[in-house]
Amino acid sequence: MVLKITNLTGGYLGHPVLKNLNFEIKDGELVGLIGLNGAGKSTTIQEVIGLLTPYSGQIELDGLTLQQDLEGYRKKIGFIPETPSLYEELTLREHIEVTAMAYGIPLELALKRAEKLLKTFRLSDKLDWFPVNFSKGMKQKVMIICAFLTEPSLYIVDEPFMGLDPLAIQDLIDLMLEMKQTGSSILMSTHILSTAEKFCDKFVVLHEGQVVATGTVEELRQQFGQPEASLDEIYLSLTKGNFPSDPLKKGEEVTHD
Ligand SMILES: Nc1ncnc2c1ncn2[C@@H]1O[C@H](COP(=O)(O)OP(=O)(O)OP(=O)(O)O)[C@@H](O)[C@H]1O
Repeated sequence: MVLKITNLTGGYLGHPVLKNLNFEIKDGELVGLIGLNGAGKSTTIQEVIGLLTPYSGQIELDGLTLQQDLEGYRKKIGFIPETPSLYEELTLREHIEVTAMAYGIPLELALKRAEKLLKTFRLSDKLDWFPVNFSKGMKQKVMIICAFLTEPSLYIVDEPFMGLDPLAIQDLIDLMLEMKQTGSSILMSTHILSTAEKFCDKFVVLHEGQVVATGTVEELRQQFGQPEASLDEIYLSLTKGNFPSDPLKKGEEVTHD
């Protein structure tokens, strides 16, 4: 078990967006977090990385909660946000060094891991560049490199495909699959379902702050009563109010206002 979310109600001050969420990500699983705009994907991610505090419920990572050990919990997570945020005054090399320091990774080891990642994302000759010189996609690649060099238990990737070119998207997918093989787990929110369908092990479908279904594409097809449907078609049917008749939920009711 890597990530276990139990009865999580959470969100913003006076606005509990997430209602009684339950789902798990096991070792070596790549899970797609999907749902319409405003469904609560980013809010879920913010709860998991500790930027938001749950109203109630529990989030455990390798059996550890953030309350038990803030630093230990955070070091288990590599987070790649939707919008890259870099230190304007630091070069790419310094971003790698700061990441290594923050995660307690010996500098030599971090640079060795970074070397391969820099090559993959074609940034090896840009170690002395500042963020101002990078394009949006290049900034995102820096975030990816910094997250992957920490080799965490859990990668959290928010909308990874938006700013990346097709080559970089494939490189990121290959990297995620490689990390999966080593036992790391990945939670990825995305709207690019045709791509996600090909390589995610399972999906968590959020709707209005609730988990309305979880499972493999095949399981979702069964739950949504659409045996031949693509993930895109299942997702679109959500917009028409087609919810699974038998959601894979642990005892709680799904309400649709
Ligand atoms: N800072 C905030 N304060 C209050 N409410 C917020 C805040 N950020 C988001 N929300 C609300 O929380 C709900 C879920 O938003 P969230 O950003 O988690 O959705 P999402 O599934 O990530 O959507 P998208 O696909 O558009 O990124 C929405 O109703 C949104 O208005």
